[in-house]
Amino acid sequence: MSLPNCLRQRKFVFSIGSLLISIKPISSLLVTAPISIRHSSQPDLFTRHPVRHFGTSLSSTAINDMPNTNDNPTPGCLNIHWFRQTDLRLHDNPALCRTVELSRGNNTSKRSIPGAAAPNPTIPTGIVPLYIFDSRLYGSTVQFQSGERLKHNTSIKVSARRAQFLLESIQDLRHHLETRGSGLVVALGEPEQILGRIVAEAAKSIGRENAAEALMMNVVCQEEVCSEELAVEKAVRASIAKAIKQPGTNHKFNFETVWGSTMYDPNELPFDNGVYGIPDTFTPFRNKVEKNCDIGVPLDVPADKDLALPKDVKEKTSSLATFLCGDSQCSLSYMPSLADLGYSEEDISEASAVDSRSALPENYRGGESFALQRVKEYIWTKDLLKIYFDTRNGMIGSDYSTKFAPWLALGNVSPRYIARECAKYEEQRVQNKSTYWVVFELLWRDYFKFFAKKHGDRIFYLSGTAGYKAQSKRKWGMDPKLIQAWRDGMTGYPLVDANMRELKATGFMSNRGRQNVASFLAIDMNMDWRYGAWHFEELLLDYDVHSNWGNWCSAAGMTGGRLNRFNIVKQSKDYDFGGEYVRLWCPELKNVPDRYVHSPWEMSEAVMKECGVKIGPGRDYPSPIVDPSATPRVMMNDNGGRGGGGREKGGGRGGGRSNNGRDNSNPNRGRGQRQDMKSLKTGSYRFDSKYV
Ligand SMILES: Cc1cc2nc3c(=O)[nH]c(=O)nc-3n(C[C@H](O)[C@H](O)[C@H](O)COP(=O)(O)OP(=O)(O)OC[C@H]3O[C@@H](n4cnc5c(N)ncnc54)[C@H](O)[C@@H]3O)c2cc1C
Repeated sequence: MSLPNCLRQRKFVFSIGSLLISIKPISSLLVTAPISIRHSSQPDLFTRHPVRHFGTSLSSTAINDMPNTNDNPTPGCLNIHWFRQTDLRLHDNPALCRTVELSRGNNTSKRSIPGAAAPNPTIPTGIVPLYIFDSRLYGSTVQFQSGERLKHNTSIKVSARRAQFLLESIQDLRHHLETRGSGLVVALGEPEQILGRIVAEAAKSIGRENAAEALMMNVVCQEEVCSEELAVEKAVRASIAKAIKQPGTNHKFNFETVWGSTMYDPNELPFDNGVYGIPDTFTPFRNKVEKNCDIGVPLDVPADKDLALPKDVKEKTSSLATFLCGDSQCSLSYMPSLADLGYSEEDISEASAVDSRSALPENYRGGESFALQRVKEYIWTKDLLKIYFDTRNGMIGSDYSTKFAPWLALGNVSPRYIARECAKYEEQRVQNKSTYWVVFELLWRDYFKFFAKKHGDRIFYLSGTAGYKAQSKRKWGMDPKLIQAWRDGMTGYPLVDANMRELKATGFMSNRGRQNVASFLAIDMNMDWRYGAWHFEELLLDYDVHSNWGNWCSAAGMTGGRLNRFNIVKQSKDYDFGGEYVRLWCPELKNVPDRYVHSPWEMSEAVMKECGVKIGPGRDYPSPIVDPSATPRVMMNDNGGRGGGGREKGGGRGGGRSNNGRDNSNPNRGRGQRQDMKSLKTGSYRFDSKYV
């Protein structure tokens, strides 16, 4: 049998019937504030998830979903590719390639589906691409339900700005599919209800047209690892199983999830117990992975004919086709607006406001087209890859770092594609520490995804992955006023405030900024670190559940090991030597002399008068909300002294460079670097075969 091009290139991992972890029952998912599942109030009740290996054969859940077979009729076939939040692209999309494979009748390579006769393998049966905006995630009125202590806290799950970026990604995806003769069904609602409805329509069509026929239904999506995503998946399976049971019919369904969001294949990790055996610190993980594993070669975009819509849908000859081509909130033409998603006019106008100080690329938009454009621009056109190592700790402008993160978060670009571009660049232009370092940073991303897989919901608990013992050493505070001051960029610490204001105004903050504000909230302020993670979850354009919660958990010192405190004033001087960044976002401090710009509370009244700013409560700029001379409580408990200037962790960056990377002679450069030479040593990466 001939395989589609995209499948010929390399092996890919998939797993079916993911073992479903024990979380809230579906009924609670459907009825009571389901999106609060992740923000569990019961960290201590946590029980370890059962171990599951990738690529296992059909799980019992999936087999039980299938009605019994009788005389093996030739089935009609419906293949739904369910795009989820992290695979919104056509290139290097293993789940999409698996859907193509199934539509060509290859259901036997990794497993066989009982009773399913394969269609003629040379004629694809068509694919229905689908994206569902889960109505529980959007809008401005989400209330956390995370237990008594947190009840006062309101926050939204997805900012209007990120929702807009997602909308653009979906529009772009639809455009790509349509230009290939396919389409994208877009829906707004709860995925379990939408998919149940589609399956019921398909089953009805088949039943009406030929009662003797059975429907073989394949639903494929990318494998996710966190509880909310898995809860939705579980609900979807249940609802399809219910919907497919039509009286007098013998329909079957097969639900597959396919791994597809990391550079490295979790199946090949060189640790006992695979992904569940990864170390809890990055450096040993990196060393072993780089030595033993290959990055997979990215898969091609499937051929147009393999992406074609099913004939009946295209020709509108079935009740399913009528449904999908109608003008409901689930069709080949429907696209919601931000207002449809539940955002207020105020949110919408904030989302569309453009701040000229933003570090994001000019005129950025969501979607695969723009993602690939940014990769091309950063690596090839602007030729920035060769200086990444030296500029990556900057904070101003679009080019100090790649800014790939927002597109990576939605899967608009694959990390393997970026790694391959880096390898090509090394071959065609130059190979140095910088060209390796982007791939190194992407390995952090892989790490946090595997880390989330290993630790399950622990990354969301106050006690983190370190567990109850580590937690009992900490006495977390929870002062709404202080937390609000942190959110608003009114802590009195200019570096923190500048970064928090940037986040609010643009949806982005540099890695240097993230590490500092996280350390400040969790260690200096000693506040429940999850407030920080929630705030980032709401506002970050590049929000990624694994990277966000993993980095926060680590910054708070709740992954075990040494606590890394960032000394804010020292960091300000190291990375914003002349105060250019601070002045950009805290205009109150514009005329403050360099000497005081990172510690304005040290100015005398006379100096304040001279530079036209008053520091103090109720004045132009606040005095520090945490006493700058005090040792944070946790440092006294844990290390018996003040922390240093931020040993590298959670991003592995040292080598600070002030003045936004433009001052090569900065004497501070390299201070952070010296603190963890181990993780700053150039490593290596390789592909599993030569790219073409
Ligand atoms: C408290 C905290 C929260 C964070 N939350 C997120 C988040 O929600 N989403 C997110 O993508 N990143 C997160 N990061 C990691 C990092 O700050 C961002 O990935 C980076 O700043 C994005 O900018 P960039 O694309 O220009 O990165 P670059 O410096 O150009 O790096 C290239 C890519 O490597 C990956 N990467 C780099 N550093 C990290 C890291 N520490 N952890 C994981 N991946 C990394 C990202 O995919 C990034 O796009 C967080 C870091 C901290 C300290």
